[in-house]
Amino acid sequence: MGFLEDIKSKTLIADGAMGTLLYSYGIDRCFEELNISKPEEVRRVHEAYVQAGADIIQTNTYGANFIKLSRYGLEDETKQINEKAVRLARSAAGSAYVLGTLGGIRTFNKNSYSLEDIKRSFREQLYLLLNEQLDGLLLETYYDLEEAREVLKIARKETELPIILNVSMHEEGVLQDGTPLADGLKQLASLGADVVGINCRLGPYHMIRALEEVPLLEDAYLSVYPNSSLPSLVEGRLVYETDDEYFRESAEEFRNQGARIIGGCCGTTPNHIRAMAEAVKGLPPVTEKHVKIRKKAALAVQNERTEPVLDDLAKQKRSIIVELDPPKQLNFEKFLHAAKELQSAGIDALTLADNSLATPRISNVACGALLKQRLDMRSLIHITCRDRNLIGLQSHLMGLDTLGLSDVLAITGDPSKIGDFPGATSVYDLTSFDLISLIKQFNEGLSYSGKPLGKKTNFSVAAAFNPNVRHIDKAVKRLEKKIACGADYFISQPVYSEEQLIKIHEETKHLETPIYIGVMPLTSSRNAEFIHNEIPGIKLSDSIREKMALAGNDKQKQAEEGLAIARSLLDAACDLFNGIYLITPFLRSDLTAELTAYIHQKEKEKTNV
Ligand SMILES: Cc1cc2nc3c(=O)[nH]c(=O)nc-3n(C[C@H](O)[C@H](O)[C@H](O)COP(=O)(O)OP(=O)(O)OC[C@H]3O[C@@H](n4cnc5c(N)ncnc54)[C@H](O)[C@@H]3O)c2cc1C
Ligand code: MET
Ligand SMILES: [Zn+2]
Repeated sequence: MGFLEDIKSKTLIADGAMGTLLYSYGIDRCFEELNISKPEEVRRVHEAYVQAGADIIQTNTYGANFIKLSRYGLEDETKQINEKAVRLARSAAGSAYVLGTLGGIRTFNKNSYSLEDIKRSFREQLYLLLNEQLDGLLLETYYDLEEAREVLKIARKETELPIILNVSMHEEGVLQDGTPLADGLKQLASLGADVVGINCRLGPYHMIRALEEVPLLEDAYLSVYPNSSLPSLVEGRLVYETDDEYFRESAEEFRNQGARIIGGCCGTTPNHIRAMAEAVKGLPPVTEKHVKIRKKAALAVQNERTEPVLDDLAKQKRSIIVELDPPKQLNFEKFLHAAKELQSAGIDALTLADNSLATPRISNVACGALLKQRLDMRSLIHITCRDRNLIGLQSHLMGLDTLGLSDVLAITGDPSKIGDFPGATSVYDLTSFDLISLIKQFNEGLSYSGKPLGKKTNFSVAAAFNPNVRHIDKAVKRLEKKIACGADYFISQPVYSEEQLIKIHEETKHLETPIYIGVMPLTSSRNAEFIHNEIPGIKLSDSIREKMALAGNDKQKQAEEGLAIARSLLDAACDLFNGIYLITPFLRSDLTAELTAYIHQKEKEKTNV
């Protein structure tokens, strides 16, 4: 009789943590490798759980897959580690059932591993486990519902053994992609899991509250494997607080919520399992329950925008945005002066880079907020994925909304290694595509996880366009993908030839999303040579380089020549694009102010004609 037969009439107790228990013994390496090097330690843990009253134990194979073992250079041991794990568990189990465990790979970041890689790695471990003598499979700690669905489909196709699938909640009652827990579990049951439930990350309190919203399912039983508590960091080590009595009471609650298999995850010990076994083991399961309905958040209200968004501006008329780098030193007044000059010249917005070239500058948010306060000036805030993790990015967006800075540019960010602190971490939790989608989700009033923000933000989102690549069609494909993610308009890197401007126009004219095309005045022959030779993808025409060289060392002449070249580029650019993005070199706002005036003059002449 398998455990599925047992749970028709009674509540079963499963084991608790393997990894954190071994860790608490002072073992701090690949836990699954211990199946080979220290089998007696692993067996000791299994035996302790069986003695504590576990009806079901799991193999020490949570991370025994290609992807996770290769982090330790142990991928060639995958077969031996899995085989050994099942045999060890079996030798310790007595009459307890043995489940082969396969752990989820993705945490919050879908980009960390492709589904194809995950499926390949899962399949290999699955075949190895199925070759051994098991009573069922335990697929656990799935944060990503998509991953859970895909691996479950594989497992269901390959075996008739009972399958338990436990997801890990992002927060109480909600999965990472915002799916309510009850809906996620229903999906997994319909894909053939025999038992569905939750494990890890949260302790009993949140798990009980989450289960209150989950009905008893017709086609699957429920399971729950809570963590013992939230961990704390003590002298550099993660420590879980433990209280067996609390688990005794919690077990009764789990049973009342319909759980038929109750075990433990990180931080739990044989003592927790014993307490739970004493409380509920063998009790008949509940067959009816009252399901709580989660209150929907009140409908969020959108911020009013008092000025036209930059994408609309560029669709309708000539529009000029100008980049001015926030200062590298604590000298805001000079920057303010330059901003004023550009405001007087009649630009539509100032764009503020986010530590461009991976070099620290006064925060562009601080600059943007002060410009708004002191000059009533509109800023467009660049946001890179380099400097902030998923927590920081969301907090940043909430801050921007609170300050009323709703024009943003979502970008990857130059890698740290090219900047002033080459050893600093580049975060890249999100790609530029993800960041665009995240901001658009904020506009729906939802955080990354789908949690209500209490209000819809009103961001207008620009994305970067790098046309200075060998295959412009590939760059255009990226634009299309960015549009699909929600980009409202594009801002391009500077372009240095008329032919290139025409080519860009040809390749992008099918897009309805406006482009602010980049023009940056050259300041000297040296500056021109640097851009030509050292900035990836950018090539200046021979004639431009010659003209800059002919200006010699006279600063005035160089600036004049740089402006003349920029004017002629603008003549071509203005015929093809409404949106113009001027980049101010070295805080030389006199140059970009002059070019702004030139564009306005051209517009005037055009309307007079
Ligand atoms: C207008 C603008 C403003 C910028 N502002 C800042 C700033 O404030 N701070 C800062 O640090 N950086 C800034 N950058 C630099 C930017 O972060 C990087 O240059 C970035 O890699 C390009 O833009 P993205 O982030 O949208 O890249 P994505 O389009 O997301 O590209 C990401 C990665 O894919 C690669 N890639 C891009 N296009 C192709 C292609 N056609 N084929 C193959 N691979 C490709 C890139 O090399 C990059 O590594 C800015 C760039 C632009 C154009
Ligand atoms: N069940 C596994 C263990 O206890 C993993 C749990 S979630 C990280 O080691
Ligand atoms: Zn866990």
